Amino acid sequence: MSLPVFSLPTLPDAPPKSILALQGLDQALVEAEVVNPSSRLPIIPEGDDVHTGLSERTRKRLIELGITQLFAVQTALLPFLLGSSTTRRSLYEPFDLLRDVCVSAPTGSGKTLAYVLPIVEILSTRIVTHLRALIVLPTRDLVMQVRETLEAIAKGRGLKIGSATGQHSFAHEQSQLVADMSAKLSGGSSKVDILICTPGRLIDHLNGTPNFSLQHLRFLVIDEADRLLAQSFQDWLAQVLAATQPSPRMAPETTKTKRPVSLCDSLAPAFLHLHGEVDLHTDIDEKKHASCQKLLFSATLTSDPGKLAALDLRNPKYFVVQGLSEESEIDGIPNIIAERFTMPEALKEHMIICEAPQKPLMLFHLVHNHSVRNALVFTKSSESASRLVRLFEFFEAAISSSESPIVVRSYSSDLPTNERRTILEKFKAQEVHLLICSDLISRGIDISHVSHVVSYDAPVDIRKYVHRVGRTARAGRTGDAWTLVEEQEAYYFKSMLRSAGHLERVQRMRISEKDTVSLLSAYEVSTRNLLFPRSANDRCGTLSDISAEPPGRVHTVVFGNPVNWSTSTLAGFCRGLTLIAMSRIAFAALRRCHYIHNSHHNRFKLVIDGSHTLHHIRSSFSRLISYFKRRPENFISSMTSSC
Ligand SMILES: Nc1ncnc2c1ncn2[C@@H]1O[C@H](COP(=O)(O)OP(=O)(O)OP(=O)(O)O)[C@@H](O)[C@H]1O
Repeated sequence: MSLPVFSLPTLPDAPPKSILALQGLDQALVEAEVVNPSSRLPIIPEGDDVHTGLSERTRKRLIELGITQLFAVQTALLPFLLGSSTTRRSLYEPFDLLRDVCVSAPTGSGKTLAYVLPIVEILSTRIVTHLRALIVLPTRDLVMQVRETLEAIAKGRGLKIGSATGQHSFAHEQSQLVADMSAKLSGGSSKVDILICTPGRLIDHLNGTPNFSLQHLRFLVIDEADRLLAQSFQDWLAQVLAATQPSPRMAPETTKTKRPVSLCDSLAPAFLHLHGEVDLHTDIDEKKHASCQKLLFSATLTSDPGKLAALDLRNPKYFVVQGLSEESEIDGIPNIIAERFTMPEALKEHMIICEAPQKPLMLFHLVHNHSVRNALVFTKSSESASRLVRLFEFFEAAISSSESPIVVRSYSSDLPTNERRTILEKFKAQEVHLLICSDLISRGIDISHVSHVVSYDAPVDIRKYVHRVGRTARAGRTGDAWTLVEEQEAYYFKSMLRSAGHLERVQRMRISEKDTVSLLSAYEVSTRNLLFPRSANDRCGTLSDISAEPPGRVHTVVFGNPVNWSTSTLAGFCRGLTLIAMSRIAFAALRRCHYIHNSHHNRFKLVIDGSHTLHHIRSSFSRLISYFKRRPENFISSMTSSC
């Protein structure tokens, strides 16, 4: 009798990527409602409108403001938040739990109105003023912008709007937000119905302003949610969420001593039980919940379950505005889960790959040969923004152009708020043509006429890229985004775009030497002026000029992108350091580089950009040393390096 034969064990097939990607994710995210970006709903000025849920008054106001149709995100969100059922529109809903909402929609797609309209519509029915809507934003500038939108929509509705950003003194803000700070009022005492604020100042008021209470909140809006969730300042989110929920530690001392709560002290329904005497218990009592509905918005909403868990979302509903084409799902994984973000449809994206020293020239080329105006130019820091502005001003002064000069200003957190506001006003009035800025305004800022965005320093993560380029092509307009990518960054930048499924949309533009030749001499003059603004006798030349200099002089050749030279590099330059940093392409560049002759110090200096690997630096060093050994007349000095 033969033995039974069993088939060999086999490994089960690995689950497909799409199944693996969904593991551990919130089911609500997987079941997100996908909204087509081209869907629109007309606003009917008169009569009933069952589709949008907006009252006639609000619709008329929208039409006065020139808004005649709702954008995609609004067409999805307004019916959901306003709906026809009265529970959705009530100010308190302690029994029927309201669903929280998360929205991912492209930049400039109208997310602000998507939450401003329901807030105004629902809160307009209120009789007593309580703090019922809290809108948290990451920067002061955004707070001011959202306040303007809210004021425009809520005009004539009697709603009181406040903001807290730290721009005014704490005492002043307290007096604007709270009516009575003298006695302890368990229900709080608010002068405003809606508060727009930054998280830091919000925490200051929660901890330091008597009678500032979040118990009556009907809406908690977190705009630019992914950015704010990444901000752990004083654990702000946990503190805010705790303040919206009743907890035994909020019960006043008076409950223990049986002193009745003052009648004028109006408590939110979910907080009544903390004050035994005013809560009448019956056998059919249902547990009361806080009525606060959380609304989260971003163009780059996170799908990270850990971060979302911190929000303690109540039966959340996700809305994702993205195209329905096959592009919307790669490898069968929905875009939001793969963190592939939808871009505005009318945005054209380009990249220019160049050597670091060429970047200023490329920017001048874009401005002078591609008519880049009304542009935001992003740099990696405020320091490089202000240096680039100076270089630009020298360049504009040096270039003999028939056109009127281009006005450039820097915009960064270094400037006081009032100055920032003035600069922004001038930019909006097109008195300033180019705003060179740090990432301070890369998120949320809405300036309709921005037609170009230039990332002078390439962004290091895809979220930053999405928000920067999203400052143009807003509200259905067209726009162009340019990214200047240094050669050594190109691989990383392209892989970043590739993994976001976005590389094909970014076109590479090649710029040859002859494209920029007409700008070279003005560029050299501007570079020299940036380094030696006080010396009138400075001059620029090429390396071959050095050998024509009499021997015995100390020569240093300047090479690199002067905008990126740190203050210490420049200080070293003035002290006479010979070689400050190296580039992996130093030797190749040396043949083409321009040196700067400082007649005051009578020196030439060689300054080469850092940020390269030690291996490259060493190999460049040895090539340079052997070069100078062969041509000692070209370089007579000790070599000093910061590496
Ligand atoms: N229904 C509409 N009709 C016409 N314009 C609109 C409409 N909704 C919004 N807008 C305009 O579109 C512009 C962009 O809106 P908004 O600032 O809300 O975009 P966003 O989605 O919040 O962008 P970001 O993600 O960059 O913050 C604003 O100028 C706004 O006034």
